[in-house]
Amino acid sequence: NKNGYDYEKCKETADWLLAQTTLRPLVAVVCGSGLGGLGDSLKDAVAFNYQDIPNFPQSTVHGHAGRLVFGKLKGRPCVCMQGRFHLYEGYPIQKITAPMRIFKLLGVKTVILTNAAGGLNEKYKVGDVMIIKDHINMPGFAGCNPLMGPNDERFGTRFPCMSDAYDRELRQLARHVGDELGFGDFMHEGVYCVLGGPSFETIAECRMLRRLGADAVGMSTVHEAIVARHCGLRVFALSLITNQAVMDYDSEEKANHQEVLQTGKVRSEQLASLVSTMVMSMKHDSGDMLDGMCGQ
Ligand SMILES: O=P(O)(O)O[C@H]1O[C@H](CO)[C@@H](O)[C@H]1O
Ligand SMILES: Nc1nc2[nH]cnc2c(=O)[nH]1
Repeated sequence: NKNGYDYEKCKETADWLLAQTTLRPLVAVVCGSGLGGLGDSLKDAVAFNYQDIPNFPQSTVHGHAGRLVFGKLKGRPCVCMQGRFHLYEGYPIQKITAPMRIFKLLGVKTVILTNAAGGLNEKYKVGDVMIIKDHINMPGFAGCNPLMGPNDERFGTRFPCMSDAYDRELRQLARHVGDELGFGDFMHEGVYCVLGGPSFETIAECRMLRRLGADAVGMSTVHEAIVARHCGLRVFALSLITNQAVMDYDSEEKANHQEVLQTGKVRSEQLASLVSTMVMSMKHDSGDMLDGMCGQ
Protein backbone atom coordinates (compact mmCIF):
# COMPACT_ATOMS: atom_id res chain seq x y z
CA ASN A 1 0.00 0.00 0.00
CA LYS A 2 0.99 3.64 -0.07
CA ASN A 3 3.02 3.37 3.12
CA GLY A 4 5.19 0.66 1.63
CA TYR A 5 4.30 -2.00 4.20
CA ASP A 6 2.81 -4.42 1.75
CA TYR A 7 3.11 -8.19 1.62
CA GLU A 8 6.35 -8.14 -0.38
CA LYS A 9 8.10 -5.78 2.04
CA CYS A 10 7.08 -7.84 5.08
CA LYS A 11 8.20 -10.99 3.26
CA GLU A 12 11.57 -9.45 2.46
CA THR A 13 12.11 -8.71 6.16
CA ALA A 14 10.88 -12.14 7.29
CA ASP A 15 13.10 -13.92 4.74
CA TRP A 16 16.11 -11.87 5.86
CA LEU A 17 15.49 -12.85 9.50
CA LEU A 18 14.92 -16.51 8.63
CA ALA A 19 18.27 -16.54 6.87
CA GLN A 20 20.05 -15.18 9.98
CA THR A 21 18.90 -17.75 12.53
CA THR A 22 17.86 -21.38 12.70
CA LEU A 23 15.31 -20.73 15.46
CA ARG A 24 11.71 -20.98 14.27
CA PRO A 25 9.62 -19.21 16.92
CA LEU A 26 5.94 -20.01 17.38
CA VAL A 27 5.48 -17.27 19.95
CA ALA A 28 6.32 -13.57 19.67
CA VAL A 29 6.47 -11.25 22.67
CA VAL A 30 6.23 -7.46 22.48
CA CYS A 31 7.72 -5.65 25.47
CA GLY A 32 5.97 -2.54 26.74
CA SER A 33 7.58 0.57 28.24
CA GLY A 34 10.14 -0.49 30.82
CA LEU A 35 9.30 -4.17 30.29
CA GLY A 36 12.26 -5.03 28.05
CA GLY A 37 13.57 -7.31 30.81
CA LEU A 38 11.26 -10.00 29.41
CA GLY A 39 13.55 -10.22 26.41
CA ASP A 40 16.64 -10.56 28.58
CA SER A 41 15.32 -13.84 29.97
CA LEU A 42 15.64 -15.56 26.56
CA LYS A 43 18.29 -18.29 26.49
CA ASP A 44 20.72 -18.89 23.59
CA ALA A 45 19.69 -15.45 22.35
CA VAL A 46 20.52 -13.91 18.99
CA ALA A 47 19.68 -10.20 18.89
CA PHE A 48 19.28 -7.78 15.99
CA ASN A 49 19.23 -4.02 16.36
CA TYR A 50 16.21 -2.58 14.58
CA GLN A 51 18.48 -0.41 12.47
CA ASP A 52 20.11 -3.52 10.99
CA ILE A 53 16.82 -5.21 10.01
CA PRO A 54 15.62 -4.35 6.49
CA ASN A 55 12.44 -2.22 6.44
CA PHE A 56 12.14 -2.19 10.25
CA PRO A 57 11.12 1.06 12.00
CA GLN A 58 13.36 2.50 14.75
CA SER A 59 12.50 2.86 18.44
CA THR A 60 12.52 6.48 19.58
CA VAL A 61 11.05 6.20 23.10
CA HIS A 62 13.05 5.88 26.34
CA GLY A 63 12.47 2.41 27.82
CA HIS A 64 12.24 0.77 24.34
CA ALA A 65 15.68 -0.60 23.47
CA GLY A 66 15.09 -1.28 19.78
CA ARG A 67 16.22 -4.90 19.55
CA LEU A 68 14.61 -8.01 18.12
CA VAL A 69 15.75 -11.03 20.12
CA PHE A 70 15.41 -14.67 19.07
CA GLY A 71 15.91 -17.25 21.80
CA LYS A 72 14.28 -19.82 24.04
CA LEU A 73 11.88 -19.30 26.94
CA LYS A 74 11.78 -22.47 29.03
CA GLY A 75 12.99 -24.37 25.98
CA ARG A 76 10.40 -22.92 23.59
CA PRO A 77 11.67 -20.86 20.65
CA CYS A 78 10.43 -17.25 20.85
CA VAL A 79 11.07 -13.91 19.24
CA CYS A 80 10.86 -10.79 21.36
CA MET A 81 10.57 -7.12 20.45
CA GLN A 82 12.46 -5.08 23.01
CA GLY A 83 10.80 -1.87 21.99
CA ARG A 84 7.58 -1.18 20.10
CA PHE A 85 6.36 1.66 17.93
CA HIS A 86 3.64 4.12 18.83
CA LEU A 87 1.38 6.38 16.79
CA TYR A 88 2.71 9.48 18.52
CA GLU A 89 6.24 8.77 17.25
CA GLY A 90 4.89 9.94 13.90
CA TYR A 91 5.02 6.63 12.05
CA PRO A 92 2.13 5.66 9.77
CA ILE A 93 -0.15 3.25 11.64
CA GLN A 94 0.58 0.55 9.02
CA LYS A 95 4.27 0.83 9.84
CA ILE A 96 3.98 0.49 13.62
CA THR A 97 2.02 -2.73 13.18
CA ALA A 98 4.12 -4.27 10.36
CA PRO A 99 6.03 -6.49 12.84
CA MET A 100 2.82 -8.53 13.39
CA ARG A 101 2.75 -9.42 9.68
CA ILE A 102 6.47 -10.14 9.75
CA PHE A 103 5.87 -12.49 12.71
CA LYS A 104 3.14 -14.24 10.76
CA LEU A 105 5.53 -14.76 7.85
CA LEU A 106 8.18 -16.09 10.26
CA GLY A 107 5.74 -18.84 11.23
CA VAL A 108 4.64 -17.39 14.57
CA LYS A 109 1.23 -18.60 15.82
CA THR A 110 0.71 -16.57 19.01
CA VAL A 111 1.65 -13.04 20.04
CA ILE A 112 1.94 -11.87 23.62
CA LEU A 113 1.57 -8.08 23.83
CA THR A 114 2.58 -6.27 27.00
CA ASN A 115 2.25 -2.63 27.94
CA ALA A 116 2.50 -0.09 30.69
CA ALA A 117 -0.86 1.55 31.36
CA GLY A 118 -2.63 3.97 33.66
CA GLY A 119 -5.21 2.39 36.00
CA LEU A 120 -8.75 3.79 35.66
CA ASN A 121 -10.51 1.11 37.70
CA GLU A 122 -10.54 2.32 41.29
CA LYS A 123 -9.75 -1.19 42.53
CA TYR A 124 -6.44 -1.30 40.66
CA LYS A 125 -3.19 -0.39 42.40
CA VAL A 126 0.17 0.58 40.97
CA GLY A 127 2.06 -2.64 40.20
CA ASP A 128 -1.09 -4.65 39.44
CA VAL A 129 -1.30 -6.71 36.26
CA MET A 130 -4.38 -6.59 34.05
CA ILE A 131 -5.07 -9.38 31.58
CA ILE A 132 -6.69 -7.59 28.62
CA LYS A 133 -10.05 -9.13 27.82
CA ASP A 134 -11.21 -6.44 25.39
CA HIS A 135 -10.28 -3.04 24.03
CA ILE A 136 -11.71 0.36 23.11
CA ASN A 137 -9.99 1.72 20.03
CA MET A 138 -10.40 5.49 20.33
CA PRO A 139 -8.21 6.37 17.31
CA GLY A 140 -10.31 3.86 15.35
CA PHE A 141 -13.43 5.91 16.12
CA ALA A 142 -11.71 8.80 14.37
CA GLY A 143 -10.81 6.84 11.25
CA CYS A 144 -7.35 5.75 12.36
CA ASN A 145 -7.23 1.95 12.03
CA PRO A 146 -4.15 -0.04 10.95
CA LEU A 147 -6.21 -1.94 8.36
CA MET A 148 -7.17 1.19 6.45
CA GLY A 149 -6.19 1.14 2.81
CA PRO A 150 -6.35 -1.66 0.26
CA ASN A 151 -6.86 -5.08 1.86
CA ASP A 152 -4.41 -7.84 0.97
CA GLU A 153 -6.32 -11.12 1.23
CA ARG A 154 -3.02 -12.99 1.68
CA PHE A 155 -3.01 -11.55 5.21
CA GLY A 156 -6.72 -11.66 5.96
CA THR A 157 -10.27 -10.56 5.32
CA ARG A 158 -11.44 -6.99 4.67
CA PHE A 159 -13.72 -6.95 7.74
CA PRO A 160 -12.17 -8.98 10.57
CA CYS A 161 -14.19 -9.85 13.67
CA MET A 162 -12.89 -8.34 16.91
CA SER A 163 -15.28 -9.80 19.49
CA ASP A 164 -12.83 -12.65 20.06
CA ALA A 165 -9.64 -10.57 19.75
CA TYR A 166 -8.13 -11.63 23.09
CA ASP A 167 -7.99 -15.41 23.16
CA ARG A 168 -10.20 -16.91 25.86
CA GLU A 169 -8.05 -19.99 26.44
CA LEU A 170 -4.91 -17.91 26.84
CA ARG A 171 -6.66 -15.63 29.32
CA GLN A 172 -7.70 -18.69 31.28
CA LEU A 173 -4.15 -19.99 31.14
CA ALA A 174 -2.83 -16.64 32.42
CA ARG A 175 -5.22 -16.69 35.37
CA HIS A 176 -4.24 -20.25 36.14
CA VAL A 177 -0.49 -19.61 35.87
CA GLY A 178 -0.88 -16.36 37.86
CA ASP A 179 -2.61 -18.27 40.68
CA GLU A 180 0.02 -21.01 40.64
CA LEU A 181 2.80 -18.45 40.92
CA GLY A 182 1.02 -16.71 43.78
CA PHE A 183 0.25 -13.56 41.77
CA GLY A 184 -3.52 -13.83 42.22
CA ASP A 185 -3.65 -10.88 44.61
CA PHE A 186 -2.43 -8.40 42.04
CA MET A 187 -3.95 -9.79 38.84
CA HIS A 188 -7.16 -8.59 37.21
CA GLU A 189 -8.91 -8.93 33.89
CA GLY A 190 -10.22 -5.81 32.18
CA VAL A 191 -10.71 -3.46 29.24
CA TYR A 192 -7.80 -1.48 27.79
CA CYS A 193 -8.47 1.80 26.02
CA VAL A 194 -5.93 3.16 23.53
CA LEU A 195 -5.46 6.87 22.86
CA GLY A 196 -3.08 8.53 20.43
CA GLY A 197 -0.85 10.21 23.03
CA PRO A 198 1.77 11.42 23.68
CA SER A 199 0.12 13.80 26.15
CA PHE A 200 -1.33 11.96 29.13
CA GLU A 201 -5.05 12.27 29.85
CA THR A 202 -6.80 15.19 31.50
CA ILE A 203 -8.93 14.55 34.56
CA ALA A 204 -12.11 14.95 32.51
CA GLU A 205 -10.81 12.44 29.94
CA CYS A 206 -9.99 9.87 32.64
CA ARG A 207 -13.45 10.26 34.13
CA MET A 208 -15.02 9.85 30.71
CA LEU A 209 -12.99 6.73 29.86
CA ARG A 210 -13.92 5.12 33.18
CA ARG A 211 -17.60 5.78 32.52
CA LEU A 212 -17.24 4.26 29.08
CA GLY A 213 -16.08 0.98 30.62
CA ALA A 214 -12.30 1.20 30.38
CA ASP A 215 -10.20 -0.22 33.23
CA ALA A 216 -6.81 0.94 31.96
CA VAL A 217 -5.54 3.48 29.44
CA GLY A 218 -2.44 3.56 27.25
CA MET A 219 -1.07 4.43 23.83
CA SER A 220 -0.31 1.05 22.23
CA THR A 221 -1.19 -2.64 21.85
CA VAL A 222 -4.63 -2.29 20.22
CA HIS A 223 -3.26 -1.54 16.74
CA GLU A 224 -0.96 -4.56 17.04
CA ALA A 225 -3.81 -6.77 18.26
CA ILE A 226 -6.00 -5.76 15.30
CA VAL A 227 -3.30 -6.51 12.73
CA ALA A 228 -2.33 -9.75 14.47
CA ARG A 229 -5.95 -10.97 14.51
CA HIS A 230 -6.43 -9.92 10.89
CA CYS A 231 -3.65 -12.30 9.83
CA GLY A 232 -4.88 -15.12 12.08
CA LEU A 233 -2.45 -14.88 14.99
CA ARG A 234 -3.69 -15.74 18.47
CA VAL A 235 -3.38 -12.76 20.79
CA PHE A 236 -2.75 -12.55 24.50
CA ALA A 237 -2.19 -9.12 26.04
CA LEU A 238 -1.52 -7.71 29.46
CA SER A 239 -1.05 -4.32 31.05
CA LEU A 240 1.16 -3.49 33.97
CA ILE A 241 -0.60 -0.71 35.87
CA THR A 242 2.31 1.67 36.26
CA ASN A 243 0.38 4.65 37.59
CA GLN A 244 -3.11 5.52 38.70
CA ALA A 245 -5.04 7.79 36.35
CA VAL A 246 -5.79 11.08 38.06
CA MET A 247 -9.55 11.40 38.56
CA ASP A 248 -9.75 14.07 41.20
CA TYR A 249 -9.21 17.83 40.85
CA ASP A 250 -7.70 18.00 44.37
CA SER A 251 -5.04 15.40 43.55
CA GLU A 252 -1.36 16.36 43.47
CA GLU A 253 -0.49 13.29 41.36
CA LYS A 254 0.91 13.83 37.88
CA ALA A 255 1.32 11.07 35.28
CA ASN A 256 4.93 10.84 34.09
CA HIS A 257 7.07 8.46 32.08
CA GLN A 258 9.71 8.09 34.85
CA GLU A 259 7.13 6.54 37.17
CA VAL A 260 6.01 4.28 34.32
CA LEU A 261 9.55 2.97 33.80
CA GLN A 262 10.17 2.63 37.53
CA THR A 263 7.09 0.44 38.09
CA GLY A 264 8.18 -1.73 35.17
CA LYS A 265 11.41 -2.53 37.03
CA VAL A 266 9.56 -3.54 40.20
CA ARG A 267 7.47 -6.22 38.44
CA SER A 268 10.01 -7.18 35.82
CA GLU A 269 10.92 -10.60 37.21
CA GLN A 270 7.35 -11.61 38.03
CA LEU A 271 6.17 -10.65 34.56
CA ALA A 272 9.00 -12.65 33.04
CA SER A 273 8.00 -15.75 35.02
CA LEU A 274 4.31 -15.29 34.16
CA VAL A 275 5.08 -15.01 30.44
CA SER A 276 7.65 -17.81 30.31
CA THR A 277 5.41 -20.22 32.25
CA MET A 278 2.54 -19.40 29.91
CA VAL A 279 4.76 -20.01 26.89
CA MET A 280 5.83 -23.35 28.32
CA SER A 281 2.20 -24.41 28.84
CA MET A 282 0.85 -23.19 25.49
CA LYS A 283 -0.44 -25.76 23.06
CA HIS A 284 0.16 -25.31 19.37
CA ASP A 285 -0.80 -27.64 16.52
CA SER A 286 0.70 -31.09 17.01
CA GLY A 287 4.29 -31.23 15.92
CA ASP A 288 4.62 -27.42 15.96
CA MET A 289 6.30 -27.29 19.29
CA LEU A 290 8.64 -30.23 18.95
CA ASP A 291 11.83 -28.35 18.74
CA GLY A 292 11.41 -25.30 16.60
CA MET A 293 14.77 -25.72 14.95
CA CYS A 294 15.03 -25.29 11.23
CA GLY A 295 15.47 -28.58 9.34
CA GLN A 296 15.05 -30.83 12.36
O1 LIG B 1 2.28 0.98 25.74
P1 LIG B 1 3.71 1.01 26.09
O2 LIG B 1 4.60 0.82 24.90
O3 LIG B 1 4.05 0.06 27.21
O4 LIG B 1 4.03 2.48 26.64
C1 LIG B 1 3.18 3.23 27.49
O5 LIG B 1 4.02 4.07 28.25
C2 LIG B 1 4.24 5.32 27.56
C3 LIG B 1 3.89 6.43 28.48
O6 LIG B 1 4.64 6.40 29.66
C4 LIG B 1 3.32 5.28 26.34
O7 LIG B 1 4.05 4.96 25.19
C5 LIG B 1 2.32 4.21 26.71
O8 LIG B 1 1.72 3.60 25.56
N1 LIG C 1 -2.29 7.15 28.01
C1 LIG C 1 -1.59 6.66 29.04
N2 LIG C 1 -0.57 5.84 28.81
C2 LIG C 1 0.11 5.36 29.86
N3 LIG C 1 1.14 4.52 29.90
C3 LIG C 1 1.48 4.33 31.18
N4 LIG C 1 0.68 5.04 31.97
C4 LIG C 1 -0.19 5.68 31.15
C5 LIG C 1 -1.28 6.58 31.38
O1 LIG C 1 -1.62 6.94 32.51
N5 LIG C 1 -1.94 7.03 30.29
